[in-house]
Amino acid sequence: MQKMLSAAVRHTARSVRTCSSYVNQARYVFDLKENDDTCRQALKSGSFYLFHNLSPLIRKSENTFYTPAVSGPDLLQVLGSCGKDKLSLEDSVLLGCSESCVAEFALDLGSLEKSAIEQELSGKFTEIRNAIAKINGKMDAENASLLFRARSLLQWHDSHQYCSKSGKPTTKNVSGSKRVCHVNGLIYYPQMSPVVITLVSCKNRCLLAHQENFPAGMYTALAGYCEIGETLEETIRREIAEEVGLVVDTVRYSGSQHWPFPGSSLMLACQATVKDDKLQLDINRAEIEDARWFTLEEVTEALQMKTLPSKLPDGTLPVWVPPKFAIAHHLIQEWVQEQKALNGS
Ligand SMILES: NC(=O)C1=CN([C@@H]2O[C@H](COP(=O)(O)OP(=O)(O)OC[C@H]3O[C@@H](n4cnc5c(N)ncnc54)[C@H](O)[C@@H]3O)[C@@H](O)[C@H]2O)C=CC1
Ligand SMILES: [Mg+2]
Repeated sequence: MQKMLSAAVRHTARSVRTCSSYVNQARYVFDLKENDDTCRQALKSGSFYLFHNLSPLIRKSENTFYTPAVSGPDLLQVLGSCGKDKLSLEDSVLLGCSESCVAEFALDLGSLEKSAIEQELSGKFTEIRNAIAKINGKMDAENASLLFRARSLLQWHDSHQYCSKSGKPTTKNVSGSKRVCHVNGLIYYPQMSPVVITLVSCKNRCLLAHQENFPAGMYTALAGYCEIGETLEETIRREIAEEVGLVVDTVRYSGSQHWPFPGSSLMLACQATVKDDKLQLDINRAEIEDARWFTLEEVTEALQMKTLPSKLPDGTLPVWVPPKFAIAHHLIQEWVQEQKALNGS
């Protein structure tokens, strides 16, 4: 035992001493993923982001929202008073590490009584998707992307408890970077689906669409899952043709984002153009409720609109676009900025 503890202390000391660059951080996380003993030790000094049935614990401080990082000892105290027989630190999944190489984990406390934990940790377990309007612009982007990663990973573990070939339970390694079936040795790694999100434009107009399941008034760029065997460019061409009947001319990659709703997606954002003699829309109503060409002025106004704006005097809702949390917002903003730069305004 003493030997194990000194090894752990040595390891922590080495990590803290050497973990001063991004490369060292990345290698420390790699070590934690690959080595169960190293990760087990890191759990003792790690920090934890807590969830309850995939809803993160969120605290409000003045006008901002954040997810508190709870220390190992504090978490053990909570588990001690609320049900340590139901959960242990090893049920956590590794998210990464801080600049000073403190390992960061997420743990879902869904099997424990929610209100007692909320009281103990002065926070509220909040369904992120429903809370986006409330926390839009009031949570820093790094915190939001950490929540997205944690939610996706916890959800993946929750829905991959059994091997799809043997039907027997799978076991996660300590970090949660994989699950293994001990009957046939099959290894399962956390999965995500690539999705393209494309802002189609032609000169000073761009195309935004509304789907039936979107909140009223929200319009966004066209999105679609990549099919097996497709390149990014092929998915874009197919999705745009399928959804609005247009043929894409040029495509330019813009950026990416991990998106945890409804499952785990890697959103690949692109700008695309169509030729100006082929702008007639042929909307596929099975997928899209409405799609329209918007002018630069209309899109600029929509970007400034509050999430879930109130009705106009004539009873209609103004058009608004997804909040800053979503890559769609940045894709639309990028187009507006490029157009303004072209116009010299
Ligand atoms: N972060 C952001 O800014 C935005 C994210 N999105 C996300 O993009 C995703 C894809 O957009 P959609 O227009 O719904 O895609 P879509 O146009 O491909 O249609 C969805 C349909 O594709 C099929 N499908 C194929 N592969 C699938 C997979 N791996 N997982 C689930 N369904 C699959 C299903 O039949 C599903 O009903 C949505 O889940 C949405 O949450 C959409 C807009 C903005
Ligand atoms: Mg779509």
